[in-house]
Amino acid sequence: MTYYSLNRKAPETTFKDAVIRGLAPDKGLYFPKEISPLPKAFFATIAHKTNHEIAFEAIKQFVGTEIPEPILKSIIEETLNFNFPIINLNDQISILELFHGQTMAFKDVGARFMARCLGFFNRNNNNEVTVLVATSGDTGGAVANGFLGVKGVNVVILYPSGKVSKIQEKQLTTLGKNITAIEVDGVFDDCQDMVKRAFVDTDLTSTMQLTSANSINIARWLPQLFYYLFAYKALKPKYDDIVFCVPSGNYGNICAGMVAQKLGLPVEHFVAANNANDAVVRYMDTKTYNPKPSMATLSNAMDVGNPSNFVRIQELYNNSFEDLKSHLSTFSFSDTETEGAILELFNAHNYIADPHGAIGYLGAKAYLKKNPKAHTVVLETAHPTKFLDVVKRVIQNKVEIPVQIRAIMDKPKSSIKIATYKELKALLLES
Ligand SMILES: Cc1ncc(COP(=O)(O)O)c(C=O)c1O
Ligand SMILES: N[C@@H](CCOP(=O)(O)O)C(=O)O
Repeated sequence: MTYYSLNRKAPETTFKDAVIRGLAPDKGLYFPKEISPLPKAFFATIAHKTNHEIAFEAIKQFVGTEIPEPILKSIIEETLNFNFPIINLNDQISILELFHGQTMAFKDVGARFMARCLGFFNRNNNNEVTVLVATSGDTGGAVANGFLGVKGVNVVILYPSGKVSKIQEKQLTTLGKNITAIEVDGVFDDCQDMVKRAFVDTDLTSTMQLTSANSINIARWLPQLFYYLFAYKALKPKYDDIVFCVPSGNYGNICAGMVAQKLGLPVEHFVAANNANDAVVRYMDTKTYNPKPSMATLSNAMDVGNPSNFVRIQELYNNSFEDLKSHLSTFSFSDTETEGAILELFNAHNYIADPHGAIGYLGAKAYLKKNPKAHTVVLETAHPTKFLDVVKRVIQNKVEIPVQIRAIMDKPKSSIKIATYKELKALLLES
């Protein structure tokens, strides 16, 4: 598979090179040159396939021949070593739980897949790769866990100081070894901008191999399309055309769902549900893209002012506003509405949602007002205990803490505080 830069000022390249680079030399995101639909028989027989078979069939065209098929199969088996259950609330709404992995957020799939691809590409190479990641909460923990101990890879995670939950912070600051956490005096967008700046800083790129483990990187972004196929497999006998409601921040997850649709997955519509960080919602209303600095909310992992994957979404719909509008509805919700949704899900359905899933649920309800016959699938993107303080306060009830979270709660935090790009650069150069 060939990839091109969405800034169209860099040479086309291979899967391997795009994964190793992360961002194209012209600062553009890489995008697949072709997306070939899977055979109709794939979808007709999906109920008889395992998740590993589905994932392999779906991803292999994007990887091409650069990872031999038996190795790609084992990467998929190691990546997808947990379940993706669907909880049916009623005839209009199901919840797809994506939080049963190692760090209890949907990022585990992309992080584990990318770590293994990079490990394979680096197998005979003595040069070290530095993976830079910006996180608003969950990517950092998933990447730290996924890359822990991977040979020849150093991971540097930038997160906005005081703007991630206590448990998220523990997940990215307590592992040590090849993982370094950097606490930035700023918001998520400052972290993401520093990472993007580092990739085109020749003082750095001439002395070290840098890559990204954000959804900028195709190996982190594309495996997220598996979730949509798994939901279809589970619901197909009952509901053929699904509306996916995706709590969205950097828009990588929903964009991967749109790639699944290009592969032939029957999808009736996509709903992007946002918190107060609503750049795309405003764009869909006004046709003007006017990103603003991110604001802190209860659904902190979605506190993204300028979603990096929005350019990929536009490309998927040929940069046509009308085409995009016919596939995507967007809504934004306040913290008060988020709390109301957590409470409603608990009282009416005995379901404990995290603030991100609660926003997805509100998106589903908003869409159902327009189209009550639809069946919506809400992507529940993180386990509620990752946001223990909020969830306990709202439902006024005990929340059971899973073993993955208990294991890190008392570990000491280790991070380096910085405020500027200059400090980041100095740290990277001396490492
Ligand atoms: C729990 C949770 N929900 C939703 C999102 C938003 O996903 P995306 O950035 O792919 O839009 C994130 C972060 O990315 C997250 O961690
Ligand atoms: N919500 C994310 C922000 C980064 O998103 P990514 O998918 O581009 O890595 C987070 O939790 O860090």
